Amino acid sequence: MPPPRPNLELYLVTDSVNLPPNSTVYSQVEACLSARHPPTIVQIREKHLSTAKFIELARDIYALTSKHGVPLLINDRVDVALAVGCEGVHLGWDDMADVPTARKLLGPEKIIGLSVSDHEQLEKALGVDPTYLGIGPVFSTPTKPDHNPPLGTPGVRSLLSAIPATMQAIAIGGINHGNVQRVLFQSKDISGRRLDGVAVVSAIMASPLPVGACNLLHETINWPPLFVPTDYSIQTEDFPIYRDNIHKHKPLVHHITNNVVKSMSANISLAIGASPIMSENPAEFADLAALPNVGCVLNMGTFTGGREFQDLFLGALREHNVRGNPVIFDPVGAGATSARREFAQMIVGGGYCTVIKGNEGEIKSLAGLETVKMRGVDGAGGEGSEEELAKVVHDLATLENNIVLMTGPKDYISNGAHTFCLTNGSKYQSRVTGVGCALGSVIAAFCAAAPVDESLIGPVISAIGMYNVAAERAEMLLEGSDQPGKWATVFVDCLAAIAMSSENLTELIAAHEVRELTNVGKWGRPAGGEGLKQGEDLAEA
Ligand SMILES: Nc1ncnc2c1ncn2[C@@H]1O[C@H](COP(=O)(O)OP(=O)(O)OP(=O)(O)O)[C@@H](O)[C@H]1O
Ligand SMILES: Cc1ncsc1CCO
Repeated sequence: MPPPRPNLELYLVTDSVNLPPNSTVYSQVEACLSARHPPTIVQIREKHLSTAKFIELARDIYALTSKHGVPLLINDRVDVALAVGCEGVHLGWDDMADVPTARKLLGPEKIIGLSVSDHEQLEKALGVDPTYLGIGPVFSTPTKPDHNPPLGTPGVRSLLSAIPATMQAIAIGGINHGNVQRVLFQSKDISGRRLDGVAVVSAIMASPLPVGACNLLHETINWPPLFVPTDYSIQTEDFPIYRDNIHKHKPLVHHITNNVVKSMSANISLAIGASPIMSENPAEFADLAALPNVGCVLNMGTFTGGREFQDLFLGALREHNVRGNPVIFDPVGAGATSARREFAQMIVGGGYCTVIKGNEGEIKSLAGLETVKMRGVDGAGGEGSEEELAKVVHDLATLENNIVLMTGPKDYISNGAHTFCLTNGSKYQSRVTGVGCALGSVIAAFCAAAPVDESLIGPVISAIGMYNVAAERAEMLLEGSDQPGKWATVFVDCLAAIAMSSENLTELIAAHEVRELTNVGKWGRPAGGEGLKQGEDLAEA
């Protein structure tokens, strides 16, 4: 008899804790099964019901799932699965029965799933031959507060690549429609091995619209990936529109940033017409993230470490990811110490960072290249060639499916499909602490003010361009005198003047060298493009 091979594409796991008002586990599952695209498999997970109540609930739900031809699994309780006669069980490592015992009790036709969260468990799991493996947690999730540390998509990929193609595998933990494509895309290994599905808990069970949640998840899973960068191009004539959007929408920038730059970041946000809020209270993250035109800056500059610091960053990342808000992550000092590098990698793996922004040492360190040793948080600029640096941002952006910005005397920006180099700016920017950090606020504001379906590379380049032009103007106003303190003040004034003026931002930015670098990383030697002419499409420059 061939082993069962269920369709695991959209795997619903029930949760009785975070239900919306006036609903039950039964009513949520019933609604889901009536969706145009119902879950392909359902697992009942109940940790606190008595056996009799559990069997009663499972029987009722089994009547529903069998009517719709959807397999039903029971979490942990082989006895409940036997009593109900449903299609199988899902087991963890601390559960009542192990896989061989469950197989003996249930027989060869039943589905037996097993959770794995590290390579050690995986090795043992492969020896007991379950029907499928559930890899997780991918992200930190409130439905299982005692879970292992999040694997991130690199962790899922690493486990998936060690699972034979004959064994099915899904991912679980904090997956919702906002991150599902990223999970599916980034967990693919180089051999093309991909997940057979994703398990979803709160994104459906806590939704007041479970039918819509199922249909949306199905569509998001099956649509061409949203962030796979294929034809993102930017139009330089849109630069002024991105600036106007700030005045129109007055974006809110939620900062979790370091103590050195809080005041500067708030003032720079105000100078460009955005609204800053410094909030490190997780109790208000969901409310902040739910506001319109919100961006988030996560800056780990004054890295205190510890569980609280980790929860702060992961909590904000989760709430902003759920709402699809842009998150700008600044891995300050990631090249200076291994604790910082590990923390930065954990954040990038623990959610979706729309833009990763750092200096050369930080970005290289995050990319796993330890060639630069930073002595502190300021950039170790000038070490790499243009080809090398462009390749680093291109490769990291491709891997993360996002935008990566490496700052320094030249800024390199890539979304994986297009890589740009901006050469404007002032030497004073590296002489006043926090100028790089505050650029994160400006980028967040430009991204949060952009239309939701907009590719964000244009707003990001506009933000950097405007910032650096203001830095140059401030330097010019010093007329050659060496006054970094004065420059910092004049810089904020120049930034406010450009942000609020009707000067043509395209002309201001494009008058400088903004180049698209072609063939980055393809043949090892990217060719520099021509200088940009006004109105020219950078993608074709
Ligand atoms: N020598 C320079 N010449 C021109 N522009 C520069 C120079 N150094 C930095 N910049 C600009 O300053 C901005 C911040 O970059 P930088 O690399 O200094 O950030 P950072 O190291 O994160 O700063 P910090 O940690 O002090 O906030 C970028 O927009 C970059 O273009
Ligand atoms: C100096 C310094 N140390 C930690 S954060 C910070 C500000 C610059 O990023």
